[in-house]
Amino acid sequence: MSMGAALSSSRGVHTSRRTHDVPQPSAAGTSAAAAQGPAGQSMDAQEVAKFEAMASEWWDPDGPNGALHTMNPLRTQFARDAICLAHGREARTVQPLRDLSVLDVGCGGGLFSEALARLGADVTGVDTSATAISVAATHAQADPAVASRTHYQNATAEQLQQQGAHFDAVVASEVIEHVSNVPEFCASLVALTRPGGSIVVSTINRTNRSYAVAIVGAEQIMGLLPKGTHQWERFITPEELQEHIERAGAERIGDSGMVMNPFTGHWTFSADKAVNYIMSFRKPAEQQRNP
Ligand SMILES: C[S@@+](CC[C@H](N)C(=O)[O-])C[C@H]1O[C@@H](n2cnc3c(N)ncnc32)[C@H](O)[C@@H]1O
Ligand SMILES: [Mg+2]
Repeated sequence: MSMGAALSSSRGVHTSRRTHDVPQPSAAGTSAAAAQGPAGQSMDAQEVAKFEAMASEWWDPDGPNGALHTMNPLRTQFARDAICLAHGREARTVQPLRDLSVLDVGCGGGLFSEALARLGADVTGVDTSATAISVAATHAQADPAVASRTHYQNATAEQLQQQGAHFDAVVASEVIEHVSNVPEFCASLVALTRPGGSIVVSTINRTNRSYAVAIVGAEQIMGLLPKGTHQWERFITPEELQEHIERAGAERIGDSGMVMNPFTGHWTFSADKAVNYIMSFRKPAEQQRNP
């Protein structure tokens, strides 16, 4: 089956009430063969194949996605604060994102989606990897509260956009460096955000240090990631990311570097954005028309 077929033939895995407006629920596919063929413009078949190959290890904190596990609390805190700021919410409450719809683009096995659902958000996770979507949907079942607030689809952002979906917030964490068409991908993130809503993107900067840390250090020396996970040329600078998103119609709210101690695996916010960073944006509210 082609990726296009896999994406368009998916079925709903959750039927729980949605607070966002996705016209056609769809679902988890399972075929690794789904990595071929065209679909949304941002999809790169080679990148999809890479993630299909490691998909069964999403929830292993000692596996190839270990750095995403250790990064999760920090990026969740950043997203919580950015979304609360855009929506006039108090961040330090039990469920600050209660009933807000959040789209997690390139959700993988659902690590970030589940963390956001625990903050009360109604999360839709989409990914080009059918296996990752299947893993995410299965893992969510372990916690009924998470299961009721997560909805997974084997799809691209562009496909949701074509369906006319809109969300209060859109997040894409560690995905943009794997897409084939960065401007189109950014335009979709903004188009999928309701006016007044927020966008959070985390990724890796393109610097000499990111080559040393993310490619040589993490892949070749420490083995934290499988070799070939990243291509340095595809990394994107904060300035480029900001330009693409602003061109699509949202404005930057804030950003931060995120630095991992490679020996403890502990992540902290930092002014240093030379390697990992996270950035938030707000789509302006619609202007009132004069009568
Ligand atoms: C490094 S993983 C990050 C997963 C998740 N966001 C996290 O941080 O836990 C990148 C994910 O993006 C997905 N992906 C790559 N290109 C994509 C695209 N164009 N649209 C949607 N998902 C994509 C991959 O299948 C993979 O699951
Ligand atoms: Mg990456």
